[in-house]
Amino acid sequence: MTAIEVRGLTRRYSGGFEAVRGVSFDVERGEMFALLGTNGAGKTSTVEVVEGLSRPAEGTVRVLGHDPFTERAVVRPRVGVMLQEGGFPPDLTVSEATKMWAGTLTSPRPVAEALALVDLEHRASVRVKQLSGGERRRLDLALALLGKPEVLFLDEPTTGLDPESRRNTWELIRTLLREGVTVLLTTHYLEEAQELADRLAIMHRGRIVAQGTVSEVVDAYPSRISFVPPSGIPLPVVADADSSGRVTVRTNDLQSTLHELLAWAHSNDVALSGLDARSASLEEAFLAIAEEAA
Ligand SMILES: Nc1ncnc2c1ncn2[C@@H]1O[C@H](COP(=O)(O)OP(=O)(O)OP(=O)(O)O)[C@@H](O)[C@H]1O
Repeated sequence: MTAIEVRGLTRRYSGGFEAVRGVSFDVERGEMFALLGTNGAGKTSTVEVVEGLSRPAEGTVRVLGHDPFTERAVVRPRVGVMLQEGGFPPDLTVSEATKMWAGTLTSPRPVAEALALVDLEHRASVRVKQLSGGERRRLDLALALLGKPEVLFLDEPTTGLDPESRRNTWELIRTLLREGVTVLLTTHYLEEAQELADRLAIMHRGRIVAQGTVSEVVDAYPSRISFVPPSGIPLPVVADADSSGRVTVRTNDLQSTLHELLAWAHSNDVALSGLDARSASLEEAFLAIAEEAA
């Protein structure tokens, strides 16, 4: 079942600037969809409409089958939003801030449970202003999870987190996805999208310029094989050399090219030292797409 449906979404700011130009995508229940793009591509402008904070200039948005703007009262209790800046009274303690937020919800999780999800139970009596940047980010996530949302909006959820906290947050998000929560993620960490997203879209100047599963998006870009070649014999494939003497072969068929190279090395009894073979990363695909689109 479709949890989020966006069709032909256009958003204009006063003055007529079109920040979002005819964007369409679907997010199925229990799926994570990542919205990626360069600065100013229109991700936040899109997500704000899906969250029901603004009405689209053109197009339609459905969240759990409802219009999030005109039927906000029906949609809001079923979604959780993690904003970039939570904005809590800094003098409240972590547990007071969480209780205060819980007071606005119909059937919230217990405060201790929400804090335990993000490893903040031991910080319950600390004032919000005394939290580190990463702890504050985890508090924002705890608040987004307080209402047991069916749909979760995550805007840069791991910015400022140390590597261990980032892994823990990813693990928590994976657990939520397994439990059937639908997640719409915006992030600049391509590794995060590569790890977690079932499908993604890359935006550029208000339009979606690539969309699909991570491998659908990445497979369009060549894989690379690099090594230091043996001296004295010509290689069987076209390769670019760098100043260190290492060569790189680009291929759209990693398995066959690698097979050809290894068979050649074997029959000539030579070593391909420092051999490294890899598919394009999401980051390489992203940079290539952004460059093409520009
Ligand atoms: N309130 C506003 N009024 C006018 N223009 C705006 C407004 N908010 C955003 N914009 C413009 O709309 C475009 C898209 O902005 P948006 O914040 O949606 O991009 P983004 O993809 O989220 O970028 P970032 O990665 O930097 O957060 C930008 O050109 C921005 O300057």
